[in-house]
Amino acid sequence: MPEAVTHPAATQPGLLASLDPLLREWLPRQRWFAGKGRPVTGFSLVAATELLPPGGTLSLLHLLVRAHQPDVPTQGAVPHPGDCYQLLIGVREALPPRLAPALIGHPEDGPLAGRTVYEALYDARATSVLLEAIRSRARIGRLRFEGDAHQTIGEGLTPRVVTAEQSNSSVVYGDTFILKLLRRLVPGTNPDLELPLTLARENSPWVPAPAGWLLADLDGLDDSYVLGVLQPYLRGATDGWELALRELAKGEDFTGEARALGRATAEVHLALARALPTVTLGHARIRLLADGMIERLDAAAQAVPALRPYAPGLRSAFEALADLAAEGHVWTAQRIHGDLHLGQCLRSPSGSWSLIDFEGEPSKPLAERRMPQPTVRDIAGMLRSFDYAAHSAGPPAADWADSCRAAYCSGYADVAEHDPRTEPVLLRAYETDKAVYEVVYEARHRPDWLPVPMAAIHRLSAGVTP
Ligand SMILES: Nc1ncnc2c1ncn2[C@@H]1O[C@H](COP(=O)(O)OP(=O)(O)O)[C@@H](O)[C@H]1O
Ligand SMILES: O=P(O)(O)O[C@H]1O[C@H](CO)[C@@H](O[C@H]2O[C@H](CO)[C@@H](O)[C@H](O)[C@H]2O)[C@H](O)[C@H]1O
Repeated sequence: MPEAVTHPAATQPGLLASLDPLLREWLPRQRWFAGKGRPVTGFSLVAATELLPPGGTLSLLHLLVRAHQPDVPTQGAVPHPGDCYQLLIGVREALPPRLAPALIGHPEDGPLAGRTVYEALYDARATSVLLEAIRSRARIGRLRFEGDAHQTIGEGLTPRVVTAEQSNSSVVYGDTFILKLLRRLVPGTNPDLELPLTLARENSPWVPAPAGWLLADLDGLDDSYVLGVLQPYLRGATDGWELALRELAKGEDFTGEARALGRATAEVHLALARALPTVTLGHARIRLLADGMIERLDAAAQAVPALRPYAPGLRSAFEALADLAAEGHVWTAQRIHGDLHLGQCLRSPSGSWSLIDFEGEPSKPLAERRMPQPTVRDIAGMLRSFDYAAHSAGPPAADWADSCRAAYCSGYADVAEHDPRTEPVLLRAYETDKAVYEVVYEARHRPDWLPVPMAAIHRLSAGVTP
């Protein structure tokens, strides 16, 4: 590992200015950029670390930058400081043709003037540096690379970037490990590392156990930023979304897999409930939960006008939940996955299912994502996903979705000894909350998909489960 130098903003005044015009153009085009639709007016440097120093054919910069977007909603009187993003920037004289798609641009002035700057995740020489740093438990400037003592990471595993659409970015090493680099960073315990580590300690076979991770320790912050997690790569696995669409296209039954997914979800919930605190939710807390759902609905209706006519019907799902709590109903809350859908479930060639991506809904504050919640939230996510699949592959396949949803709940009940369908008010509230989230997500990221959650909104607002 070459000796690394950390450049705090003060010692590299020209670095960010040199990149600024290029990043303003490049960053908003990235799928993982969370501030879409609002102009980026500038950047400030949170941390810069040279992972490969200048001098060779390639130099490698690890940057944490804050993107300024003045029209981000303020939190009370405090202006939003702008989101912090993790960037891995390669710098070369010229790009070899294989790296052409990774080009960010050519800075015109400053320390990088005349060089070629690019997204280094596409460059195997660059991403090898990250794995090597985890292997050697390196500390490079403010970056801390750590690993699980019980897992061996081989030398020289060939990296390749994952090109699938993602909220973050991943690199696979020799079909043995996969490193997920988180893009929008928030300080504090990140559930994407916390929950898989917890489940590994519980010997849960349902989640790939973290083999390594990287953190940034920044001045003035008690908490580190989790920057990435390395997990065993499930070779030959297919995600539940792909599998469901494939079976739908062939007109094949998916209820066996849906049942197995229900069982896997319940196993993970039981392990999390054993390992981490659970709480009882009475009237006051359910009222708060319902109010949160109503607030999200109001914000969503502001952002997506198509939701407005449905708002009263949707709101009634949340009020019905609060009413039930007012009558004395209580529920248990515990740590859950937080953003469960078919794409987060991987089926190995052997037929076993694993759950991945415990980050929770990336747009929610970390503290909220780490709060104990009713398990029905994950269940609702999966039920929505069967509905999504049924609406995404040609004419809506309502029967297919219904049978998968029923099989999933039965599978869940086999293990948890509790069938989610016995609590229809709770289920409807959570499905509604999820569908509202999806409307905002699709409007922001994939407007062509908006009709899928809107179809569910239509039914849920009329009190019919999709
Ligand atoms: N352990 C793994 N084995 C095989 N593929 C994986 C593994 N973890 C993630 N993937 C693949 O990488 C993709 C992105 O991972 P995910 O954790 O969902 O990232 P994001 O938060 O960016 O969406 C997944 O859809 C899956 O196809
Ligand atoms: O990037 P993540 O996987 O963390 O999750 C976000 O993106 C998902 C889409 O990629 C989105 O999921 C929605 O679309 C899926 C089909 O592509 C569908 O299976 C899900 O049920 C639906 O919610 C997810 O909501 C979002 O957080």
